[in-house]
Amino acid sequence: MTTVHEPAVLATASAEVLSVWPASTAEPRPGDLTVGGVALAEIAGRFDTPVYVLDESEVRRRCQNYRDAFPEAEIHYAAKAFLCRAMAHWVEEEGLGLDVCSAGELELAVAAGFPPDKIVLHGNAKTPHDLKKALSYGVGRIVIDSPSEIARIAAAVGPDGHQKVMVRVVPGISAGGHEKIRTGTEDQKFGLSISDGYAQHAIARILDQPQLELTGLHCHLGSQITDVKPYLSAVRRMVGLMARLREQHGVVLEELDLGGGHGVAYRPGEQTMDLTRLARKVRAELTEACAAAGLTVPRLIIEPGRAIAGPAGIALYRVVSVKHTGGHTFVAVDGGMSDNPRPALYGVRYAPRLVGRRGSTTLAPVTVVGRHCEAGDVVAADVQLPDDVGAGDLIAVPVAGAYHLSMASGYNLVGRPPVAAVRDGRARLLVRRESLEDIRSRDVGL
Ligand SMILES: Cc1ncc(COP(=O)(O)O)c(C=O)c1O
Ligand SMILES: N[C@@H](CCCC[NH3+])C(=O)O
Repeated sequence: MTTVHEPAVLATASAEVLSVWPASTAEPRPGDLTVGGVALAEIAGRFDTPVYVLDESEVRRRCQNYRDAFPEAEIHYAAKAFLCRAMAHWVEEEGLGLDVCSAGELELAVAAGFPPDKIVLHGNAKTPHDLKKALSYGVGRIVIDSPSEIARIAAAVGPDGHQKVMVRVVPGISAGGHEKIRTGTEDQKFGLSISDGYAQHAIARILDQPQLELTGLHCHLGSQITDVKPYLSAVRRMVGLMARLREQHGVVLEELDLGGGHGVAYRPGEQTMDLTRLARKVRAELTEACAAAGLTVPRLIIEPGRAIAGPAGIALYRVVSVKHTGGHTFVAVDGGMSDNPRPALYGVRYAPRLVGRRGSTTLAPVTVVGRHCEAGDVVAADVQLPDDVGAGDLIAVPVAGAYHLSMASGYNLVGRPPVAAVRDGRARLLVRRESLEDIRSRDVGL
């Protein structure tokens, strides 16, 4: 194996290394990393591996950061990033609303006591069941994504009913960390385009439905965006459309939802969205564009998902084997693409760390791989780990709180990992491990 000789100080994590970990992360003894006051090795021992760890204080702190940066806005946590009842509870306590995109997300949130009027329903293909549940719970707003939804919602609401709606508009802006997660452009499935007039046409039809109250426009540019500029372009285009709607229909829309998409650093040194700057620039752009158009400034809504949940989560795996082959060293762990499909989907890179013991100060280039039956089942390609890493060791992957478990699959029937919350020196189970019995119990025929 090729080795890289590093100074002994690398046995403990530097501040730069820990910059992508929750703020509560500490290393009381070299290699013995704690989060929320709990040693990761203790969590692995208690809940077994793989296990996901969520730092409650980090989630709450991130919610508060949004409220501080955007005091004038409504902040809706995008549940698709990660949802469980505790998560719904925390974001609600921190004063956020919720963005859901299925009856499943909606029901879980409502079961956790989330007020339905603070929930927004999204989705490019809302099923009859999604809409039925949304209307029966009384969600705050439904974001219309396709013309056929207009009549469906109006009919379901009934002649005497009332539902607040928004329209998802395609602003024609390309932004996002990977082409598969760019949703502001014309060539993808979400929303209705301004440039071909479909958005304006849908809006005219909504205004004809007395049961539907159009509160505003929505756009979501994409995900893992670290640059402020695309949001400013979106503000200009959305305000431009609002001004045209006032001229054509005499309607003044009260709300502007700019979606989510704020990027985070997955590895030390990577760029992250500067929330304070984003808020300042968006506020200035919105004020200026509205003044130029003679419009009152609409209430701003934003929908962060990743930036709230991502950096608060850690995936904890145990090494099953270390193999040297074809000039590579593969460190194989007991999870992989069934709990984190992101490397396979978008080629993203992570910065895993050996935890639970003091590793060798000599680092070696390795690729951390999963246990699944695909060569693309990579957890972290081309990273440096202590050269004595071996079976039984614990590997922790930071920034694992968003779009890991929410996109987990049943591949190879390994069962989805549990989620443990840490806070003030204590760990508690939020979501239990999916057992073989869970899997077997769905298999009901022969
Ligand atoms: C409509 C909508 N809002 C908010 C989000 C949250 O995005 P992110 O997790 O990148 O903040 C998404 C997902 O990209 C989305 O589709
Ligand atoms: N799943 C993507 C983000 C998509 C956001 C949802 N619209 C990711 O892991 O980065």
